[in-house]
Amino acid sequence: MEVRTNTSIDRSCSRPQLNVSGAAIQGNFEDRDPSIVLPNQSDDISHLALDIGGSLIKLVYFSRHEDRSVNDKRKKPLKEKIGTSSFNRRSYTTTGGKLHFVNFETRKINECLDFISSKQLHLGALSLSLSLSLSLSLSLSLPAMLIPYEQATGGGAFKFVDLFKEKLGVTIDKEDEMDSLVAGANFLLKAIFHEAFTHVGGQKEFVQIDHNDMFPYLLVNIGSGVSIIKVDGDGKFQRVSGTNVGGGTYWGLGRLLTKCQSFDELLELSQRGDIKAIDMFVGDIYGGTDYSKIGLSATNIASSFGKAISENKELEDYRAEDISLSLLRMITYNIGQISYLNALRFGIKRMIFGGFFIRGHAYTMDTISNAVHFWSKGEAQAMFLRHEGFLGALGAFLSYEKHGLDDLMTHQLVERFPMGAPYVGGRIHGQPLGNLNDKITWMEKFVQKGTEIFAPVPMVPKGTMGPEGLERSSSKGDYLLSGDATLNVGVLHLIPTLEVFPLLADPKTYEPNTIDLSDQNELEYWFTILSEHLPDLVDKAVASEGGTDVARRKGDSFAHAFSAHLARLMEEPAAYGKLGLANLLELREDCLREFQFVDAYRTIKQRENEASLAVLPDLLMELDSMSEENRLYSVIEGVLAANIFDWGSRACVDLYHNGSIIEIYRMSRNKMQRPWQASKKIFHMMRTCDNVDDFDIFKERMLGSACKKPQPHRRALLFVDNSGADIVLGMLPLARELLRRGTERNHPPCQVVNKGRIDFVVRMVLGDNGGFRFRVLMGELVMEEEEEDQSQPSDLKL
Ligand SMILES: Nc1ncnc2c1ncn2[C@@H]1O[C@H](COP(=O)(O)OP(=O)(O)OP(=O)(O)O)[C@@H](O)[C@H]1O
Ligand SMILES: CC(C)(CO)[C@@H](O)C(=O)NCCC(=O)O
Repeated sequence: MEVRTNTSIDRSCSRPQLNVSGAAIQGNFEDRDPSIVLPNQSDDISHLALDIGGSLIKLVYFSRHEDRSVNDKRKKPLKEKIGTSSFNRRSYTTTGGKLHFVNFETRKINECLDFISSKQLHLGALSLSLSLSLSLSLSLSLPAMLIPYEQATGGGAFKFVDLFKEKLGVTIDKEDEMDSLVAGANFLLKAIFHEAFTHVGGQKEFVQIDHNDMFPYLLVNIGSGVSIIKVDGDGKFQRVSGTNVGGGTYWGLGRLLTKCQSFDELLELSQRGDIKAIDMFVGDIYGGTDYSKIGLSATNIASSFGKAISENKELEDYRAEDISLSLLRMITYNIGQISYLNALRFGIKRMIFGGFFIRGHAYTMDTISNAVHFWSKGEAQAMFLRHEGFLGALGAFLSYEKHGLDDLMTHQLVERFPMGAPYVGGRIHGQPLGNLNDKITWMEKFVQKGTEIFAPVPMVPKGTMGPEGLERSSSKGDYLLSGDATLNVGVLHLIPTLEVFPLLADPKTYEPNTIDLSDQNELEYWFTILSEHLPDLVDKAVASEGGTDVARRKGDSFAHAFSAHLARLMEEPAAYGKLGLANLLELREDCLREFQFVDAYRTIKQRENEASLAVLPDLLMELDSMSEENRLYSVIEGVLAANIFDWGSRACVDLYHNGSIIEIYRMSRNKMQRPWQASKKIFHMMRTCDNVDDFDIFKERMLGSACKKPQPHRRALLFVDNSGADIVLGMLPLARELLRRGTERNHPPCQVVNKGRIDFVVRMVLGDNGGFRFRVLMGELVMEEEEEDQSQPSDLKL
């Protein structure tokens, strides 16, 4: 049975808009939870969950894009539009969505309420309550029935019930805090790639935990207080211990002792502190010597704040920096130690630390790691989470069962910086984004603010001794993002249900990044390249949107946004997870999309498509007239030649500035009898141009799209010779084997050129039997595989 309402709520001036016109109840009145179909709903629907803690409110919300073509009522008969009785939100086709993370100070709860209200997140939750409310009574007018509710956990879910009701008209649906913490942690470990990491001596290293071997682990949530939870499975856990000496203690006591106004200020102070000023060391007691008999060295701290006993000093005589550091060390070390003792109690080796106290702060994580390492004698290791502070909020969020977010569990989520939100670190800047102009204006503000936000606060000078005698590393991880950048996280993007590379032997271990940007030199090199390419890309993007003033503004905003990302990543390369070149290129695409550039290469593609279509009949006739073998050969050549233009390199761009691809293609076919002469020309230009990186962009693209079963260390094999140039892809092991055999046959020793960015030069020729034969050229080395090739080796010198 269907009951229809004609009521619609007009919120046309803001997002998200909920269009309930034509809303229909599906099924029978007797059904407990009949589904509501909103056939005309076209905007994102957001879902919201909160974790209201003693110090901070953490907010997680999700917005998704439904596949409108599936629900497009113009294309489908009514019955299909609203589906069958099994229709529910789960039957929507996912095209992706975003999970956003924001935090506010609990004492400033009104800011949080304003934020929710400005983004109308509480109305998004309404899509859930519809089904509940309507099943209760159908005689009420629709707006009156809408009693949205929000999922909330933490103590505040109890404390602020009335405030939420009064200000937002929402009812809080309380979730158990520990349940939420565990659900959030399990979710992060399962669904997010590069979520967990170790942090030792300033070095962050991502750990991929096997989903089938995740439990048990000890979850230590360091909030205001500390909860220690033994997790044995999904929903299977026990809070085995806790301590009231936690983040609240550091912030509370620190504020009293230093008169700091904010947590960040206190944390920043600690970075300039000297641990030796107040803490008493073993050496202070043992006349500068170790107490090795019990495993203590002179540089171990014997007593936190111990020096203050004997020195005849008042509080004012100590530097706030030193107090902050000693306090931070005392509390973090103590938490690490208590946690380890609990791990020992239950024989658990894996310890995962969360909670907002950690703040991605290098010193905090290093100290916890030290404590665990020291007391376990290296047997146990501390791990941290990138979304450390949002476990509870995420868990509460996941407890929404009805909105079909199962996708979140089964798909990978990747992190991007929150470009689309009108706030920075919880502070609202102006109205919610309504249209592109708002976004651009906000972006201008964001960029100004961004410089402030991402300015790193330097650590103590290199060489200063930290606790436990460890020299503080000067790694990037030692920077604290200052000011509002309380979020070490931004927006998680849900990748749509498209399977990537379905033929990969083992998708889990497949690493599409052939260039590892953890190497600082590589990182700088690529950042320079991408920055230098930016003006050219902006020009193309602007042209692709008609070259109007608006397009130019959009282009400038895109450039600002992308540059801001690059600046942030330069300071903290792992800010969005492990970073490879492919991620950077993807990030650039993301930014373009953010500013509604559908396709920066659109005009070029249009031009090429038109030219191609004009000559297609001729080309097909030509191909048809060939012998079978030649035809196949020509088609392969043509495909490879065309592919070369898909890499966006400067040399290539220069080339097609002077003519269309098809012209080059035709010219090469006619004049040189080799369709790939065009590519030869490109390679020549690439090899002679300064930007050897073009090879890498090319390789990245080709390897990312063309290989069916690539190996982790595979490289592009480039073929270059006198008579033409082409490219084949191959596996490094294969190439090595070929080279080995070549060397055994007394060919001159081969040289693997990494710096020149060409590893191998291989020529691949289609054999009579339809297979390929290889001719490997590496510098002076020439060798044959399978069949002898008569052509002369190239005079190529790498
Ligand atoms: N910007 C900040 N303002 C205040 N505290 C911060 C900030 N950033 C980090 N912290 C630290 O994080 C702690 C709060 O962590 P978290 O939000 O995980 O706990 P909580 O939920 O507020 O507390 P609890 O779970 O004990 O109720 C604070 O006590 C403080 O030590
Ligand atoms: C009371 C909670 C659970 C509130 O989040 C937290 O602050 C905590 O775990 N405190 C430590 C309490 C104790 O076990 O001594």
